[in-house]
Amino acid sequence: MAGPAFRAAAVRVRVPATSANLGPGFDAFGLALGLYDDIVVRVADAGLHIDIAGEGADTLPRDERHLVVRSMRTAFDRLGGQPRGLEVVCANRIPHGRGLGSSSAAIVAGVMAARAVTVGGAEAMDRNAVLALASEIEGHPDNVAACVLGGFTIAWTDGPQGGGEAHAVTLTPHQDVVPVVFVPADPVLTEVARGLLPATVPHADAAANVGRAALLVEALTHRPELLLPATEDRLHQDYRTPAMPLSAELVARLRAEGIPAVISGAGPTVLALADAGTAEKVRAVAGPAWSANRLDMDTEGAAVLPLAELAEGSAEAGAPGPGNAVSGTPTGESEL
Ligand SMILES: Nc1ncnc2c1ncn2[C@@H]1O[C@H](COP(=O)(O)OP(=O)(O)O)[C@@H](O)[C@H]1O
Ligand SMILES: N[C@@H](CCOP(=O)(O)O)C(=O)O
Repeated sequence: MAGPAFRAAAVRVRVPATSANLGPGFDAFGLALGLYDDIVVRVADAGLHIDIAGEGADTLPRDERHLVVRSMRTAFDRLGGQPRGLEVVCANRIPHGRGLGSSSAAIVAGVMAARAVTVGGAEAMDRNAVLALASEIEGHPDNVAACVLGGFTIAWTDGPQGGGEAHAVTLTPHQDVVPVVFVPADPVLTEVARGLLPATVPHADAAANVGRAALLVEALTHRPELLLPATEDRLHQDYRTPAMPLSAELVARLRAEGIPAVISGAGPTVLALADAGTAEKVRAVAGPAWSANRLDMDTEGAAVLPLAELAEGSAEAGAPGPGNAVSGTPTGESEL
């Protein structure tokens, strides 16, 4: 049987950073943030060529091991076949191994791009299918859901043990919420942080998280004044403290001052859910050892954009600017 046809034109995909868990919603909650990776993909006659600017330019492989490419390959298989060659250009702004969903963004970018360059790809694979496939590759659906759908997402998987097909709903976060992130210079890989979690947890801790997670849905969408109690967690953050003691200390200090702060994803980034009135206090409480970066919330999720916008929104990967760069020592206009 003949494989699929491919578009000759290049496609550009933009994917947001995400903060998973948000305290009690382990492997379920995600929030999309206004910080983006861009990839441009073109089907070629032969070979694989990868260009990388920004995060990971010095470290990522430029061959079939590259996560965007691996994800594209999986998606092409599902869509009926591989193209003869590929050119991939990555402009990376989401820091790696910091708990801001860089791996999910890379996976979603790859799946979205494969779908966009395949004739009939969007019809063959709708957004729910993108979410399911990207979650399967990532292994947990929380970042992927927020990355695909934007906004504040609640994800779940089928099956008695979880591991089945992923689904999600997206809600609109309250407009007064101001995410502020503190990104440590050194990474902690998600795999390592997941390895610190126990196989079982006390029933009382699970019960406490159920109540807080339910409350967080109301707090993040309608009543941000409840965010402090709503972001309490007993399932993962304490267990991970040995891998990120300074982040844990900052979370405790911010919370003691009444600021809803959590470990972002598997860490070590700290996320504070401030508002216009407290954003400056957040910076002051954190002190000079930490750089505070205020980010917008993203409500669109992964998008296939016209190539023309690449030139217009052409902030160099890694260059500081609103929504354009966060690094171990963030600087620029997005800094508080
Ligand atoms: N844009 C990207 N392109 C290729 N690989 C990526 C990209 N972003 C992340 N990765 C891969 O994912 C790893 C980080 O994933 P992970 O430990 O889950 O941290 P994060 O919290 O940033 O998702 C990187 O070390 C790299 O191997
Ligand atoms: N629920 C996951 C979230 C991992 O997010 P990341 O941004 O650190 O990849 C976990 O807590 O392990």
